[in-house]
Amino acid sequence: MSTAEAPAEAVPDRGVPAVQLTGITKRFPGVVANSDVNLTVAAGEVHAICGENGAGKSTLMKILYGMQPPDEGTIAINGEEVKLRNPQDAIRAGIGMVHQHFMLADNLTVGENVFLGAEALHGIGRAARARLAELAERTGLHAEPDTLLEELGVADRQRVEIVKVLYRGAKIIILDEPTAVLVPQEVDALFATVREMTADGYTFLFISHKLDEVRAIADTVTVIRRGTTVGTADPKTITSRQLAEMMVGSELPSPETRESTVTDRAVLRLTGLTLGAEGSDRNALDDITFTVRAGEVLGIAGVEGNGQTELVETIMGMRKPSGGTIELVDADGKARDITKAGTLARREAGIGYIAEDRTRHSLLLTQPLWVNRILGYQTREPVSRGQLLDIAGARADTERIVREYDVRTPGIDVPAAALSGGNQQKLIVGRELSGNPVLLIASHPTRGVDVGAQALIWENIRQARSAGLAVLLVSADLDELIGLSDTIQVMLRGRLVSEADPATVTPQELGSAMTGAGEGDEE
Ligand SMILES: Nc1ncnc2c1ncn2[C@@H]1O[C@H](COP(=O)(O)OP(=O)(O)OP(=O)(O)O)[C@@H](O)[C@H]1O
Repeated sequence: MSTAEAPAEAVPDRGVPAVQLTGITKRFPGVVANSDVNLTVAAGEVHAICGENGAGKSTLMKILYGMQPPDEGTIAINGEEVKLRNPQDAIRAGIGMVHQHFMLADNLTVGENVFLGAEALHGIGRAARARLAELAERTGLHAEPDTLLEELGVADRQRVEIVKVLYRGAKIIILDEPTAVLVPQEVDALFATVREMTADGYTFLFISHKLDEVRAIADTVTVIRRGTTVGTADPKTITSRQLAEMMVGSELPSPETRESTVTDRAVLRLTGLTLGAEGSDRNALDDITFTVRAGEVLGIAGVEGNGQTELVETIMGMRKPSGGTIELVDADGKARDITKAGTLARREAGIGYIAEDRTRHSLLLTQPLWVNRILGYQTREPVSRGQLLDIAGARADTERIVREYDVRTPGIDVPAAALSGGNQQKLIVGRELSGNPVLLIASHPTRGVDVGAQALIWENIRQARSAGLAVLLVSADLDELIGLSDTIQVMLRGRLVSEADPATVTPQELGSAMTGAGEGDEE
């Protein structure tokens, strides 16, 4: 792609900021989410926004994308003040947002996802397809317009999201934690696309908790702390540590050195676990055998969609395996077959569960925090006594979690929906590590969590592990997998295909194993 091919309308006047936010304030009951925020984004740059969980990044981006009106302040796009009452207004002003959870329909084709709702631009016929082809090339999307979305991998779905906003004329693109689901090689490809596009005059706002990535891709980084912008830095000269300290406003503790606490006492034993997949002759899980021991973190690496979700949900009793067994082994070495037990029974047997999709499986969003503390624990102390719920106990224990896990909230009576994503996660991790579980099934335990809270969660998992907890860790964050695990198993197409030693493996090597690079392809 060359600059000459870029549509003329993409080239902005580089002297005028693409985005200028002035004095933006947004209040929620009990919280000032944004307080007098000023932000200037130059045309054609990648501008990263960093900040702790709950700092106010998402709120600011929702304001810029017309999803929430500010209480005070002004927004100017390319030098002109605009009122953004809804996303349609924002799209008209040339702003696009690529959400962390893709807003695409799996059962539609690539073309339908892109064209529907934007028929007025190029129809749905030849002109539309021609524009789609142009944008697919620009973003490196190798999929035909008639390909069903569900056939695409994560990186290609993300490209479809980007194509979709470009198709609608976006020249200022908000990327909300775009790398959370990508392997290193895919991150490199995304960054290459972003760089090419900035050369063509596109502007990016990049939200990320991964500070090394911010330093790799951004031209400027603005830090938000407790709702307000505290400074702008040059990512090429600032270190990740300095950036993190700017976010937190104080010095960070140094990471602990690791030492193995693995025992030879089995806690979870899977033998030949197999799960059929609907509408496919390939199993979703195929002959999975492993043991997790007390004091051990077993990490599962894999590109999303290779069976990790099914593995976790089968262990938790949410899916029925077609073969094999799941056993929990108690401290005396007595194995209990839980293959057919219900989810609550498994939890009562001492399994803590941090689910992949926190809003679907871990929280009741409309309910207050203390009610969420009870979820999954309704039969156990300190939230129940005998047959009765212990409201006072639940409230007191929620206060404890809020304190110990640094959940930023105005109180335990606000609904879970009012917490930022990272703070919701801290609440869940706190709950699932309560009550001395024997086994923790942790699916992406720090997804969307800031570096400070991530360090806190890792430390809590490490401590529990040292005290004998067995942990099955599924994560797309390779630094997390390498940093926390004692052993890593790589999952590909529903099978465990190789093992890696976290002490020596690099993220790049793990990325290759996860994508099956270098292996004979059986398909
Ligand atoms: N709809 C809402 N109702 C009440 N409070 C809200 C709402 N949305 C956000 N908040 C509060 O505003 C503050 C900023 O939240 P925001 O989601 O913008 O943070 P963030 O920086 O994006 O955090 P994270 O990194 O965890 O996603 C938080 O204290 C949050 O609890």
